[in-house]
Amino acid sequence: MTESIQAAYRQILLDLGEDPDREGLKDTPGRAARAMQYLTRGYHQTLDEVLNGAVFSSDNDEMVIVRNIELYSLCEHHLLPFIGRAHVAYLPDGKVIGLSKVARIVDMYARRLQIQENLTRQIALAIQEVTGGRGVAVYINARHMCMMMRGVEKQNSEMSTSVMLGDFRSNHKTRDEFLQLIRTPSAY
Ligand SMILES: Nc1nc2c(ncn2[C@@H]2O[C@H](COP(=O)(O)OP(=O)(O)OP(=O)(O)O)[C@@H](O)[C@H]2O)c(=O)[nH]1
Ligand SMILES: [Zn+2]
Repeated sequence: MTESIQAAYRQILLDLGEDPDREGLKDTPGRAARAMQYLTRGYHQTLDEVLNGAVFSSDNDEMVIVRNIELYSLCEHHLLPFIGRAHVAYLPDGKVIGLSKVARIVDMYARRLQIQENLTRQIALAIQEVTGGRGVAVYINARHMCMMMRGVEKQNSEMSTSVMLGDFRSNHKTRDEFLQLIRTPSAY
């Protein structure tokens, strides 16, 4: 697959009026192909692989929250990056998942071509599936290069999206606790 992506990048360079054989560009189609495959590697991952069995029984039924998970994704409209942070919470019901797996699940969906709304929902549904918890909340705040480097060229606008499932959706106190916790300054 790398080779056909590489050939496509070579053609793009030609169409842009560049010389793909000049010294600075001669390895660029290959590099760009490898980079693009890395940035979309989430297509080749599955929830099972990412979770790697890291599910543990626990009596703790209080909210688990992982804040400030940085994410890098590509917008599916322009293939330009959007960069931000995800905050993920769930209410366990007899089991918890490995802490790092929350971030790995964020990455698995971020490393695809996305719009932020769908990314947020896919993460929430995946966390719900693997935890079987009483509720899941995902909040993402991001900046879109397609809105900064081109187009409307707004440098300071941020997009916020959230998805609330289960108790986070039906119980406004739970939802408010989550929204308040993600705004609390870090203790570190
Ligand atoms: N809802 C949503 N829109 C996005 C996201 N990423 C990019 N977009 C928008 O997708 C839209 C595509 O609009 P089009 O009019 O088809 O494309 P365009 O001519 O390049 O649009 P401009 O960016 O306004 O120049 C733009 O408004 C982008 O801002 C996202 O994650 N969520
Ligand atoms: Zn875009």
